[in-house]
Amino acid sequence: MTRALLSLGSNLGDREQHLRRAVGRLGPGVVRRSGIFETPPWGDADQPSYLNAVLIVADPRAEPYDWLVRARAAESEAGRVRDPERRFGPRTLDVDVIVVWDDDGRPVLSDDPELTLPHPRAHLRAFVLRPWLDIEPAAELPGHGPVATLLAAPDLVDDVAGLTPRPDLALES
Ligand SMILES: Nc1ncnc2c1ncn2[C@@H]1O[C@H](COP(=O)(O)OP(=O)(O)OP(=O)(O)O)[C@@H](O)[C@H]1O
Ligand SMILES: Nc1nc2c(c(=O)[nH]1)N=C(CO)CN2
Repeated sequence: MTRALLSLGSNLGDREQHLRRAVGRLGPGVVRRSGIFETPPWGDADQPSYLNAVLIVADPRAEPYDWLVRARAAESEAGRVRDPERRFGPRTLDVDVIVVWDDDGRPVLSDDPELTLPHPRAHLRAFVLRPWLDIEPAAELPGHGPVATLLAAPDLVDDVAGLTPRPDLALES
């Protein structure tokens, strides 16, 4: 049994639809979903703004790598094309595996480049931390501490202020 936090992002095409389809694909595994946020592009400024959200997923049969396989399948279904020239460039759908917890609730740690856990850039990303805090106010990012503390740090203050909740949009249809 594993539980995982997945982050969803889209900034090309019908962004809301891409996020919703990804949720639909994960089906009964989705145990909690955040609201949707409009977020300025991070890491590569010259692209449209994103819609971002996070999901808590759980599956008695899923190993940590299964979440990566499912994330990639959702990206492929959304027609994701990788541009090797632009690491943080625009995309129909990005699904990142942020944290995986084992049966006993312990975080899985991995330095495998195929699946690094926790996600190595999660602590820098208000677009991941803010929706996570909304659904788990006591959340802790393994190795980095409470999400509320990370979001209040000077490095992230501007990014947090740049996020706009989109209550007019929803992950469920
Ligand atoms: N925790 C993780 N979640 C998703 N992909 C990961 C993770 N750790 C390593 N990877 C690897 O990263 C590679 C690049 O993934 P991807 O193209 O989605 O990166 P990106 O979205 O551009 O950047 P970022 O991972 O910073 O969001 C994938 O082939 C995947 O195997
Ligand atoms: N706001 C925002 N910026 C990003 C996002 C994302 O999901 N949201 N994903 C990226 C891929 O690594 C790069 N930049």
